Amino acid sequence: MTDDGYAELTSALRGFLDAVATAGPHDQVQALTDDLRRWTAILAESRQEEGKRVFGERFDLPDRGQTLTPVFAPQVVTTSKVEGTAWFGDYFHGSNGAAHGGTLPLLFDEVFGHIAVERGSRARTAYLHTDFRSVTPIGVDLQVRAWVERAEGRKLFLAADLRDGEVVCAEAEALFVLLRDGAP
Ligand SMILES: CCCCCCCC/C=C\CCCCCCCC(=O)SCCNC(=O)CCNC(=O)[C@H](O)C(C)(C)COP(=O)(O)OP(=O)(O)OC[C@H]1O[C@@H](n2cnc3c(N)ncnc32)[C@H](O)[C@@H]1OP(=O)(O)O
Repeated sequence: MTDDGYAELTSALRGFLDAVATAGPHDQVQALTDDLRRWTAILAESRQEEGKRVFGERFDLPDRGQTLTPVFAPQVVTTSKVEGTAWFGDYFHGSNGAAHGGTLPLLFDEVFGHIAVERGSRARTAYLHTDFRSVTPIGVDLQVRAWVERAEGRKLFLAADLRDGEVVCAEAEALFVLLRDGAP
């Protein structure tokens, strides 16, 4: 894909969100808010229908050029497994140095999605179960892997874990269902 500036934009946005999440009171907050509103209006002028948007569609970038999920940089992607590193910025902080619990299934959904896409399937998550084994630290390179447990017809049973070195932070199980022809 040609450089559309999105790699830098989404990287800058991640940094901004992390800074907002960690900021204290600041005398420039009103000026910042005004700037944000101005840029929001400028971007809104170029609103596109799904399929023509850039956000999340930059598959050449480690995080697909999106900021919705923690960074997931895949290193191995096959039709049966995916492995990579994950990184939770300050924006994903819950409390006491740990990632917000809801961000773990968010990450796992993203990771599982890579297997479904690699299989060439249009699939959706039917369920996703997360076990929180140990707090997930912020700002640390973590190891994540997911794999296919079994496939039964349109059903793809998946499992995953997230580790900080030897420490298991979380494990997940999910069912992805391949969509019927013509499903929206
Ligand atoms: C250069 C190219 C490079 C490419 C690189 C690619 C990079 C990667 C790209 C991108 C990665 C990011 C990807 C992100 C991924 C995110 C995924 C999501 O979050 S999807 C949104 C959340 N999910 C929904 O909104 C679903 C809502 N639900 C539905 O749409 C339906 O319920 C659906 C599709 C799940 C099933 O509906 P039915 O009508 O197709 O099928 P029925 O008959 O109901 O179920 C089929 C079988 O599944 C079982 N089933 C369904 N739901 C179940 C459940 N919750 N628990 C247990 N079984 C369930 C049923 O019992 C049935 O089983 P029996 O065939 O009878 O054995």
